Amino acid sequence: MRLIIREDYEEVSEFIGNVLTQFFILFYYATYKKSYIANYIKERIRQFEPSSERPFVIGLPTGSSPISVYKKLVELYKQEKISFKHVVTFNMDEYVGLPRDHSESYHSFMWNNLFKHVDINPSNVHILDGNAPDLDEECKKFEADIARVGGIELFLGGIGPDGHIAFNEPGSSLTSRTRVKTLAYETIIANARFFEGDITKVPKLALTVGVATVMDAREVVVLITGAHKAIALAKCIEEGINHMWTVSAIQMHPKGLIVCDEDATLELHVKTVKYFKSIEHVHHSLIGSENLSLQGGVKQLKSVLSAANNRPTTPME
Ligand SMILES: N[C@@H]1[C@@H](O)[C@H](O)[C@@H](COP(=O)(O)O)O[C@@H]1O
Repeated sequence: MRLIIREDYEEVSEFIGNVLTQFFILFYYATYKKSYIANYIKERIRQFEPSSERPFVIGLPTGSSPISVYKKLVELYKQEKISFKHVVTFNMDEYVGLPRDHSESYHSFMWNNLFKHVDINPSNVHILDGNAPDLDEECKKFEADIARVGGIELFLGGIGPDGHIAFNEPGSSLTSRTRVKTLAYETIIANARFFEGDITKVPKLALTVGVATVMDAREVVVLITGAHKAIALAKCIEEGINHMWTVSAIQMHPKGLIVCDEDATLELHVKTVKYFKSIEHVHHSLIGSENLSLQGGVKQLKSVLSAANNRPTTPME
C-alpha cells in the first residue's frame, strides 16, 4: 500500500505543492499541476485505452471529499484531456427512501458534480436505487452488473470519521457485498450538515457496496482529508485489519493507494509519515532524473520500482 501526503485539502487537489524542492522535479511536474487524484484517474484511463468492447470500469464515491476531484475531472474533460465515452461507473452507495431527484440524493450529487458535465453515456452509469421495490434484489443486481462488465478496474473511495468506506459502518463484515445497511449514529450526525443540520431528516438506511465489493477492484484509491479523520487514518495504516475500521481492509489489497493531507496525519507516528514521504521522494527523483537525462540506468531502476509497487509507473508517481 502506498500513502501520498499533501499539505492540505487543496494540495490533495493540486498535484504539486512545495514538497518537491529540487527544481528539475518541479519543472517536470509543473505540467501536472492539477488534482492529484483526478490526474491519476486520467492517466489510468489513458493507459487502459478503453473502447466500447473494453470500457474502463470505475467505482466512485460521494461526500465533500471528492468534489474537488470531480471539478478537476470536468476541467480535464473540457480541455479534451480525458473522455468518459468508454467509461462505466458504479457508485458506492445511495440513501434508502430519499427521492432520486432530492438535492442530497447521491444520484443528484453525481449528476450535478460530474456526469452532466462530461461525455458519459447515461446507460454506463450505475447508481443503486434506494427506492427500488425490492432492495435486496436491487443489491444483487448491482453485484451482477459489476460482474457482467468484468469487475471494477479502479475503486475510488472516501471514508467517514469512524473509518467506514462507502456505508460499511464499524462492525461490517470485511467479506460483505452490496446490501441494505443501517447507518451508525455518528454517520447520521456527520451527514446532518447536508440536511440543514437536522438529524431527523437524514435517512437512517442506505444501500451500499460491501467491503469485499470494493476490495475486489483491481486497484483501490482512498481519499482522506481533515483532522477529524486522523484517528481513522492511523487505525487504517498503523494497526491491524479490523472490522471496526472497515477501510483498514485496504492493507490486504495488492494495489492500494491512500492520498491524504497533513491534517489527516496528526495521529500517525512521525516515523510513519517520514517513511511514506521518503518513498515518494525516491520514486519522484528517479522519474525526474530520467526525464532530464541527469542519470544513467534510471530506466532500469524505474521498472524495478514499478514492478515492486505492482503498478505501471506514471508521471504523477
Ligand atoms: N457514504 C459516504 C461515504 O462514501 C463518504 O466517504 C463519507 C465521507 O464524506 P465526506 O467526504 O463528506 O467526509 O460520507 C458518507 O458516509
